[in-house]
Amino acid sequence: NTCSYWSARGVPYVPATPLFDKNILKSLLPTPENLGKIYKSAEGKDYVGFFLLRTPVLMVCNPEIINGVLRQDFQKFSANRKPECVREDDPLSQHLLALQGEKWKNLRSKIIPVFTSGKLKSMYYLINERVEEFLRVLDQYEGKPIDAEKFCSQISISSIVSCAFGLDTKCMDPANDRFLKIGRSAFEAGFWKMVKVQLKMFHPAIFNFLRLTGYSKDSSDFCENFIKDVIAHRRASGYTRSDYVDILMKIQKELSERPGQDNGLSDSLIAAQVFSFLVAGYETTTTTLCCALYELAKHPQIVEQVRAEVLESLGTSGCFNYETLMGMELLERVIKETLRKHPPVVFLPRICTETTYLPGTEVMIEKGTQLLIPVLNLHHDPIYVPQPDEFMPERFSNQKQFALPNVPYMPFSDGPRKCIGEHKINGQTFK
Ligand code: HEM
Repeated sequence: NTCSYWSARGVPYVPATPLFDKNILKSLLPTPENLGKIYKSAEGKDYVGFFLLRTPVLMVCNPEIINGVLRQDFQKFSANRKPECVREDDPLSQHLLALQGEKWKNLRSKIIPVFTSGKLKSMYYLINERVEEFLRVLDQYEGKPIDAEKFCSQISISSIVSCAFGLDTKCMDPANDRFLKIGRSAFEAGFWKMVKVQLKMFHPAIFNFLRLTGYSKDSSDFCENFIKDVIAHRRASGYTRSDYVDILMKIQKELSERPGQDNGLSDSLIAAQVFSFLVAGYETTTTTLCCALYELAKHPQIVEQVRAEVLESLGTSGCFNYETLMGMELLERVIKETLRKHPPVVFLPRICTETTYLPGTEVMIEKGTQLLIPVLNLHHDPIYVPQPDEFMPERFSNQKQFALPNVPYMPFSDGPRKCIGEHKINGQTFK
């Protein structure tokens, strides 16, 4: 019974919107506006129940309980979406973001070597090439206004695609580039895209009933076939390049040589993983770059300091490389504060995978219950972050140690399911 679901469990809650209320459609999805109101209504409580239409959801607000859900009791909350979300008939749904349970664990352990700092270092030149091209084009705009969002999205897709399978997307000449067009339509954010993603996550029955798909068949077929062609070409020609396809093919070979391995990594699974890196990396990177530029534009004194740091780093080594990049502390703080103020992933969904207590509490959570961790709201809560609406990179200076364990800072999530591309993004965005 929706009315008594949370009260019967002794959980404070926001009542469901009545069915004939004019706001019923607004209660369908966890928009930032909805989440803001719900988080506010919790006012210092550890958790609060609410409803998306009629689906009960538990928002967890206390950092220690969040730590329990994401790390200590991870096994009981390891899923990020319901099983109905993954349709076996869609080959590209077999990627890490969409898998659960043993399948997820197995695959994650196979592909984690793709993202070690050593691999990133060897891949760094691919990002560098794209950025050099980007800077050449930028020079032509001297003194003229530029569309920063468009530029950030072009540089993101072009460097991710280059790291993924070595394609030069000619990012500055989008009219000629089929991949960029299809890629953009597949990965572009927007109102309907957001509605579809959230419908799939929170109301898979409605999503499946309406026969919606996450990506148009055209774009997922195009990406899958394209990546499979790249694999076949590399296998036939022996051509290598330190990109994701290369690294995954090496892992595929190693796995196939180990006795007693399960199915290893098929070409379809490689294609799905590369696709997921594009999906997971494109929009998040674009948003971060864009928001960083926006904040810098509003804070000219920080721009001067960052510029001085960049020039100093260039002075000693003469050029950018992975090491000089990693040494730029102020730039790192600017990105961290951007991700604090504007986290591209505003909440983390979790599904309880076995009936259990909410960590550290006496609240019993049934298997299948939807949980939500409100990243954006926590990052803006003055209890944890003084002057949350101010852009203050110095929060992250070593002396201030903002990222203490009890401060809920989690743009990349936390625990065994945290973003696999976190190191990659540090290398890419700082540059
Ligand atoms: C600023 C950029 C990025 C941000 C803020 C970000 C954030 C996140 C977050 C919050 C998650 C969800 C983790 C969870 O459910 O607990 C995630 C998952 C993931 N991210 Fe990222 N991400 C970024 C860039 C990237 C890039 C560049 C890649 C790959 C090249 C990537 C690959 C992935 C993958 C594969 C997952 C799924 C992990 C799993 O379920 O095991 N991300 N990311």
